[in-house]
This record gives sequence, structure tokens and C-alpha cells, in this order.
Amino acid sequence: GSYGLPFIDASYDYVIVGGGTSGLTLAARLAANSSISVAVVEAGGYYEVLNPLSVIPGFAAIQATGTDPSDTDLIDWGFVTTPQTGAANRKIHYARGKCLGGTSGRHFMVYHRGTAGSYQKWADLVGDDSYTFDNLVPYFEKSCTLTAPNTSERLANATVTYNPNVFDNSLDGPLQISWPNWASPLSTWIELGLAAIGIKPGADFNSGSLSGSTWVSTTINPSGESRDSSETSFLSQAMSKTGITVYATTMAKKIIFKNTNVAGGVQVEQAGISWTLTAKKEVIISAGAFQSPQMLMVSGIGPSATLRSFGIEVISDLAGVGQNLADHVMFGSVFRVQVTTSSRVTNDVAWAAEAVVDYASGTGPLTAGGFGVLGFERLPDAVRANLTSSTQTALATFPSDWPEVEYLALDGVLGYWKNGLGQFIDSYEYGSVAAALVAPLSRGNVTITSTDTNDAPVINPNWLTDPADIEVALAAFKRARQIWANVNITIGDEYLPGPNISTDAQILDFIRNSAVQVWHASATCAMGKAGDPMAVVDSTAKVFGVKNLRVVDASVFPILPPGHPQSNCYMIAEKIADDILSGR
Ligand SMILES: Cc1cc2nc3c(=O)[nH]c(=O)nc-3n(C[C@H](O)[C@H](O)[C@H](O)COP(=O)(O)OP(=O)(O)OC[C@H]3O[C@@H](n4cnc5c(N)ncnc54)[C@H](O)[C@@H]3O)c2cc1C
Repeated sequence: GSYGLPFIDASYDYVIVGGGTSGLTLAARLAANSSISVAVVEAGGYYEVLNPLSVIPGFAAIQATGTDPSDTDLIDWGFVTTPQTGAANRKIHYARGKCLGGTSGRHFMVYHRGTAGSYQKWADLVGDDSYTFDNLVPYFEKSCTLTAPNTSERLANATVTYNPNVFDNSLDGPLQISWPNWASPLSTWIELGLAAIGIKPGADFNSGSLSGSTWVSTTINPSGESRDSSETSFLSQAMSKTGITVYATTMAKKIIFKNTNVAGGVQVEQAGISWTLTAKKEVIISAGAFQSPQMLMVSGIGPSATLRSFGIEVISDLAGVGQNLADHVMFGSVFRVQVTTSSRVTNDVAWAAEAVVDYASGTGPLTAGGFGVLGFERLPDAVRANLTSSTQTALATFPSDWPEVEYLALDGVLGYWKNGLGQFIDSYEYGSVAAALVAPLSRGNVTITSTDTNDAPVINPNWLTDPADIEVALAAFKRARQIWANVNITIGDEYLPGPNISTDAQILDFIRNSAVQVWHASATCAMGKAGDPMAVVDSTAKVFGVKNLRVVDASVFPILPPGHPQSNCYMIAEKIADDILSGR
């Protein structure tokens, strides 16, 4: 592979906008066919160079992930939401990767898959059985290689359970899946707390079911215990083995159409100078859940009233572009604890020095992202019985294996998460049990303020606006407290929000003021059946109403499967690459 020359018009079979999680996966798969020429346009550069600490799992949380608008850095877009009525009117920084690898260059590396029922729903919504879990497993498998946990480095009571049969290492998938060489002591205790309230250990989250708890698998490269992203996996292989062309630090401005509705290329820009990359076969947009709808809208695809209000010629009137935004939020209960957590890095110089030395040999606390055990549950019957009938009816629309709540055992203070450093308060160790809403009913939207992709899109996630989400959030928060009640390492009273926060009104106020997104924005260019007025792409990711244009990233999920979405971003890229290479 090579780097494209700026300012010089060029022509390729496929031009891909966005070198992120899905974009680089798709690009690498297409470029592996030597008769196909592929260019990728990416606004950012190498995260390892721009922010060297981003490669170390133990520092992931402090990489400009905070809700405070000032908490941004060189590999982040610095997006800020509109005031969120469901979250105390806060305008919240929404971390997104601006780098090769995209958001896989700065996320928390949790890797697992959704439930069989969630993919059945996906298949039903798009009218295509190739989206059932059984039919998707080959695409999940193709993207990754699994390394068994290193039991000699992990605590004896941190036993990992997993199913090797849903991985196929003979395929040599570029993305590395492993367990860190450090098991958070806090997580060993929270695992017991989860079990005490009925969330049983020993689950496996890669086989189509999310129920119980497990030490979750991660996209950490076991050789060196560093972050594995679409850039260190797919792109680095493609650069050494294929003819891929990468235009880094280059903004895509607009899709160019020929013969009215046939995508023929992309106008790109660097340093205010623009040029054209022609696509002989297709243009593919992989700019993520906020910027893929933006790219479509500025190019004439979207709700016609919005487009006309900016004087944009309407090429395909698609009401769904930028709508249907699905996302997860979390909030938590925090205690001081009697075990070593990752906060110790800041308050014990000798320990920190040892952690750094250990990391150089691929061991110790910096190999893990400050968490270990995750749990999922459908709220137990006794809790469901107390929900209003309208909330029960709303939850009944989800498939029966779709959990409502995820619990995350987190080292440190989740608190208000204004910035990651806020978890380091004093010389105590802290632990958080976070609850995340993974069957949310609230939906947000994304739109534009101008015809220029240099202007940030308007991001309105609308978290915690549906009444059902509020009821589930209250129930989930109380469950988080029950988990702590069964953990014997706490010091004193609950640190946050504190025992004086006890009525539903007080708890809800704390949730609205402290909720932080899990950064899972998706479904803003939703896949659907032809004729569905809100569908933007068909089940092969082709944009309705135009030719030679696809969207491939988290924006095309018709629903956001429960849990952490990166596996789906790799899967969809593998699947659509297969469609393209097979002429679909
Ligand atoms: C802090 C954080 C933690 C997370 N933790 C996890 C986790 O532990 N596990 C998990 O599964 N998921 C996690 N996620 C979510 C996950 O990372 C994302 O869902 C996923 O990476 C999205 O992939 P994508 O391909 O849709 O978009 P991205 O990876 O964001 O790719 C979009 C790319 O397009 C580029 N781009 C956009 N517009 C333009 C333009 N106009 N011109 C040129 N380039 C452009 C961007 O720079 C970016 O590189 C986390 C996210 C964040 C922010």
C-alpha cells in the first residue's frame, strides 16, 4: 500500500470515506483482490503518533473520554451534544476517533457479540435471513483471531469462560481477541456481588447469548498487550500486502454525482485545497454514526425539507437519514474499597513505577482497561412486576433474550465523568458498579448546520427521554446498590451518590446529572426493506434512490444490539465486502 498524493485528481475502483473501524476493514478486504483499486480518505492521522499513550489499555479511560466539552485531544473530533433534556440539560462531549482506526483507536476494547434474538430482529427488519446469528457467525469469525487467556499471569480466582467454537483461527482474522494479563481484583469481588443477586458467573458473550457475568474478551494484542484497532490489524496487513491507497489527514467534503443519481467520486480537501477522487465502481461512506448521515445530507441525500433549507439539491429524499439514533447510557454507585484498583497508579509512585516496568514485559495492571467482569440481565420478574404496564408493554417489544441492563465493574470513580482524571480523588481506592441501559426506547437524531463537513453535525442523542427508560434506570440503579450490598470489601458508606440519596426523585436527579454515554451511537442511516419510509440502505448497504453508493459502519445497524458494538462494526464490514466481491 501507499499514501495518496494530495491535491492531484486520481481514480480508483472504490473510494471509501472514513478510515475507521468498519472503513479500514472493508478497504483491506477489497484491496486484497489485486485486480481492484481502493482508496481510503481519512481526516485523521496515526493515533500512536498523535497520542502515544492511547496504545496502552490501562490508559484508555483517560484518553479524552469525559463529558466535559473541554475534554478533547488530537485524535478526537471534539463533538458536543445539544443540551440534553433527559440529562439535566447538559451539553455533553461525545468522544469519537479522528484517526486511522477511527473510534477503535480510542475505545475501551471490550469485544463481545449481541444475542441471537437481536440478530433475528435485524434479519426481520431488513427482510434478509443472512442476518440471523448463525448466518453471521462466519463474518464475526473471519475478522478475528482468539488467544486463550494467560492463566499464569491472571489471578487464580479470575477464571475466564469462553467458547472456542465460535472463533476460527484457521481463517487468520487480522483483529486480535484476548484477555489482559491482569485481572482486576475489584472485579473478582463484583463477580460475587452479581452472583448474589442472581447474575451467575461463567457466561460466554460471543455465542449469541447475554445473560450472567463473565470476564469479557477484549481487542488487545497479546503480543505486547497493546490496543488492537482496525488500523493495527486490517490496515497494517493491507499496507504490506496490497495496493491500497490511503489519503490520511484528508477531509471528504461531498459525494460527486454523475447522470443525476450515480455516485461517481468524492470531493476531498487538505489545507483548504480541494481535489477529486473518482470512483469507477462505487463510493462507500464509513464516516461513523454522526458523519455518515452528515456526508449524505451535504451531498443531497436525506430529509428533503432539511436539504432545501440549506439550498442543497435533493438527489434522494430519504426521511431516515440522521434519525433513529440509538445509544446506551450508564450511571453508577461508587464505594471506597479495600483492594488495589487502577487508581493506585496516581497515588503510589513506587507502584506506578512497577506498573510501567511490568507493562514493558506485557504484564501488570496497565495491560487491562480498568475493568474485567461484565454482567447482563433481563430484570427479574419481581422487579418487572413493579414497572408500570406501559413500560412492561414497551419492554415486551424486545426479543426474549435481549437483556435490559448491563452491569460493569469499574476500577475508580465513575461519578460525573467530566474527564477521566476525575476518578483520581485522594489516596483511597475506589470502585464503581455501573448500570447501562441496553434496551433503551429513547431515540435521538443527527442533522447539519451547514453544507460544509468541516462544521460539526448537530448531535442530539435524546438519552433518558422515554418514560420506560426512566423506570428501567431507577430499577437498574437499585440493583447496582444491591450488588454492592453483597461485596465485602467496601469502606464506609456509599461514596457516590451517598446514602442520603434514597427517594426515586433523588436517585433520578443523580442519574440525570451524572449519566454518561457508553459511546455506542448507531442506526442513523438504518438498513431496512425497500418501501420502508425510514430505511436508508438495503440489506447489502446500498443507499436507496441512488446508484453506486453504500454506507458501511455503525450507522447502518437497523437496531443497536445489546452491549458493546465493535464486533458488529467489523462484522458488517466483512459481510458487505463479501457482497461486493460476489457482485451483490
Ligand atoms: C470512549 C469510547 C469507548 C468505547 N468503548 C467500546 C468498547 O469497549 N467496546 C466496543 O465494542 N465499542 C466501544 N465503543 C464504541 C465503538 O468504538 C464504536 O461503535 C465503533 O468504533 C464505531 O465504528 P465506525 O466504523 O462506525 O466509526 P469510526 O470508527 O468512528 O470511523 C469513522 C471514521 O470516519 C472518519 N471521518 C468522519 N468524517 C470524515 C470526513 N468527512 N472525511 C474523512 N474522514 C472522516 C473519522 O475520522 C473516523 O476515522 C467506544 C467508543 C468510545 C468513543
